[in-house]
Amino acid sequence: MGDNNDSNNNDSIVQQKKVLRKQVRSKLKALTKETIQEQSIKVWDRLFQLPQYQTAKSVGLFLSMPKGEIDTDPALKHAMEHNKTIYVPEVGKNFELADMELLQVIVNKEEKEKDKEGEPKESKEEPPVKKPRLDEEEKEPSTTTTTTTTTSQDLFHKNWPRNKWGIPEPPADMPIVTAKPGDIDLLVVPGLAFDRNGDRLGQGKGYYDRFIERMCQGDQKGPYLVAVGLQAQVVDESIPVAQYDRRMDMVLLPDESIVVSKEKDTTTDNKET
Ligand SMILES: Nc1nc2c(c(=O)[nH]1)N(C=O)[C@@H](CNc1ccc(C(=O)N[C@@H](CCC(=O)O)C(=O)O)cc1)CN2
Ligand SMILES: Nc1ncnc2c1ncn2[C@@H]1O[C@H](COP(=O)(O)OP(=O)(O)OP(=O)(O)O)[C@@H](O)[C@H]1O
Repeated sequence: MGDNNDSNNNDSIVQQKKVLRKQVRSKLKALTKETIQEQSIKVWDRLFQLPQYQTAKSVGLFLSMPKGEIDTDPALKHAMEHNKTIYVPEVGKNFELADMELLQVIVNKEEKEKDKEGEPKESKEEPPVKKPRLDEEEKEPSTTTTTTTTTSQDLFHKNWPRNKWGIPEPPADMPIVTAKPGDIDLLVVPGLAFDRNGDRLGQGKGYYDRFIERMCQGDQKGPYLVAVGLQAQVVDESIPVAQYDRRMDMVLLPDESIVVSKEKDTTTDNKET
C-alpha cells in the first residue's frame, strides 16, 4: 500500500546519512597527522598487492584534503613510478550540478626540470588561485611521459591550485583529457564511511555517485571500484543507501580489506582462466 513509502524512506536515509557524516567527521578530526600517515601506508600496501591494481593501466586517484583524510601521496607516487595513466578529480565547473570530471595527469618536461632544480616556491599558506580554463578544448597530450623524478609533493601540492576545500586540482594550463567510459581500469574512491557490504557514505554532494554512473554508460562495466579509508571510517552497522548509491568492489582499510561478493551481479569477478 503506502504510496509515500519511497519518499519517506528517502527522507530518512538523507537524515541518517547526515547524522553518520557528523559522527565520522568528528572522529576524523581527532586523528593526528602521524596516525593518518601510518594508516595510509598500510592501506596503500594493500592496494599495491592487488592484481587488479597491478594489471591496471589507468587508475583514478584523488588528491587528499588538507585534514582528516587518507593521504594519497604514496599512491600517486607509486602509480607514477609504475607508469600508470593517472586521472584526478576536477570539480566546480558546474558546482550546482555537483559535476566532476577526472582529468588525466599530464606532466610536461619543462615542469619536471623546474621541480628538479628546486626553485623557490610560493609559501604553503598561499596556494595559487585557480584560473578559469577555456572549456571544451581537447588538446592532444604532447610531451606526456611521467617519470620517477617528479615527486607527487612537488607536482601536486606545491604547484597545483586549490579548490574551495583546499584540495589541489589540475592547473589551467594542463591539457584537458577527461576520462570517458572505459578509460579508467581501477578507480580509487574516497569517502567518509564504509560498511562491510561495500556500501559507502561520501561527502554528501554525490560527485562520485554521478561520476561512477557516467563511467558505466554505454555497455561499459565501469572501473573496478576500490574505496579507501582510515580505520575510524568503517562502521559496524549498514550504511543507509539510496537507489543511486553505488556499491564498491572492495574497501581497503589499514587493518582489513573488504572484498565484496557480487551475488546480485551476473558478471563473474576475480576468477580468471
Ligand atoms: N580528497 C578528496 N577529493 C575529492 C573528494 C573527496 O571526498 N576527497 N570528493 C568527493 O566527493 C569530491 C569533492 N567533494 C567534496 C564535497 C564536500 C566537501 C566538504 O567538506 N563539504 C562540507 C563539509 C561540512 C558539512 O557539510 O557539514 C563543507 O563544504 O564544508 C569536501 C569535498 C572531489 N574531490
Ligand atoms: N547518479 C546520480 N544522479 C543524480 N543525482 C544523484 C546521483 N547520485 C547522487 N545524487 C544526488 O546527490 C546528492 C548527494 O548524494 P549522497 O548523499 O549519496 O552523496 P555522497 O555519496 O555522500 O557524495 P559523494 O559521491 O560526493 O562522495 C543527493 O541529493 C542525490 O540525490
